[in-house]
Amino acid sequence: MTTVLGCIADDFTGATDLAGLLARSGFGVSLRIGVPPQPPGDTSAFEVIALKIRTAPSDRAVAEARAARSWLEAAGARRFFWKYCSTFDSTPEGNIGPVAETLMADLGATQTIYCPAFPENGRSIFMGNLFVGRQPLAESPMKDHPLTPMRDSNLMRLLQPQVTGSVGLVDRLTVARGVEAVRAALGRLAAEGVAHVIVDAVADADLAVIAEACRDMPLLTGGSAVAMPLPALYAREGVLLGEAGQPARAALPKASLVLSGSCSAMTRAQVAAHLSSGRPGLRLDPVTVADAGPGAALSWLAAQDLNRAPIVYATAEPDDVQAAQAALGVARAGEVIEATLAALAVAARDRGARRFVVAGGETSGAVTKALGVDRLDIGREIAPGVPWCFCRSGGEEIALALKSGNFGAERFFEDAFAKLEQP
Ligand SMILES: Nc1ncnc2c1ncn2[C@@H]1O[C@H](COP(=O)(O)OP(=O)(O)O)[C@@H](O)[C@H]1O
Ligand SMILES: O=C(O)[C@@H](O)C(=O)COP(=O)(O)O
Repeated sequence: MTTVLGCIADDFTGATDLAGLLARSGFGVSLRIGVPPQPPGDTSAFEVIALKIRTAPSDRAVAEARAARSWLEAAGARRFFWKYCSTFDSTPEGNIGPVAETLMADLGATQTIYCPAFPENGRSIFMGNLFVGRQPLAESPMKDHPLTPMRDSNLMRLLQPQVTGSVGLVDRLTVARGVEAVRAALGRLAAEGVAHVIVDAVADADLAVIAEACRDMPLLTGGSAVAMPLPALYAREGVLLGEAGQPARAALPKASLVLSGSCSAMTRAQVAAHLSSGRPGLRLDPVTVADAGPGAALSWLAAQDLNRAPIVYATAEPDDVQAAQAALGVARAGEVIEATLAALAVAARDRGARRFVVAGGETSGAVTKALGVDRLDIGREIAPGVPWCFCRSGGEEIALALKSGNFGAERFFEDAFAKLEQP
């Protein structure tokens, strides 16, 4: 099928989040891990390419996003979506702005919107300021993120240094007045030469207005939620035909593994809940692993009953993260953990594990790459923005849930396995 919307996600959990929300429509969604080396063949109406560029140097991020855009264009896409985190995670250099600006230039777009709001998960934007629940972004636990600490809540201030064009705002008062008011405000900003427009949204109804007002832009950017209304809008236009629905799947063996490299407040609570429900667990210390390698963790795993869904985690409190980073450097601390969790995933698969839950976007990227996964089919949602995904790894069918650090309720890991058991 010709691809109607080509999506590029800056990390793997972000990609499954977006794919899951688009799949709520019932239309076909495919998720590719990285830009496929072969030209498009069997494609879906919605194609999502998962990259791992959130913290990459800008020139690499831009090059990968461009390659993804070319592949999606070859699949037939004429409209594109650039998906980044609902907490606008980026380094001071980017990559949200540089990628958006490059895609705009390539597509001949003179204006795009930036809307990371995700009301179901408590992300809202008011007067250009991003909130996580009731807290401004910079006062939320995101201020302590190991790789992208967010210390400003104002999206205009965060975006302006990342782009060469000027940044403007369509505020909530305008969005509340509806589709035509948003279009008129965007038109006024365009006449003033404003290319990059933050758009406020505090509820799903706002996102419906924004999606409708902006659906003809060659490029939209945001979190997953602003893309959610698009399938229904395209169907109404007649550019999207047929229905997909989820294929029935044979039950997979129960052998499971939970891997957590996220240090977010929500993941910390989820790891604690999994351990307190009696699951076997191993904590990884970055400094020890950097010195001694993954051998001890691999031996521990080899002794576990995988039917009990053991967990291996590096998840730690902010002070412990800072201590590890002081000893090893930020990048190396992250890399040793990602490499160890990835090696454990492969070892578990080779011992028969077929169900994996991975917490953390960077962590999910490392694990998925090590498992050699290139395409994921989207299954049931466990929590808003976290679907089960099905794919092949080492010749076997496996189920993967890639959980954004911040998503899911406290019992997420139990919820995930229970969801696979539902008829
Ligand atoms: N104890 C720790 N000390 C330092 N870095 C850590 C620790 N545990 C995990 N990390 C690293 O922190 C990063 C967390 O990012 P990510 O996996 O994207 O999680 P999130 O989804 O919460 O952003 C990863 O690179 C991970 O390897
Ligand atoms: O938009 C979101 O919040 C998520 O889809 C996302 O991007 C998750 O990133 P991580 O928190 O790094 O998992």
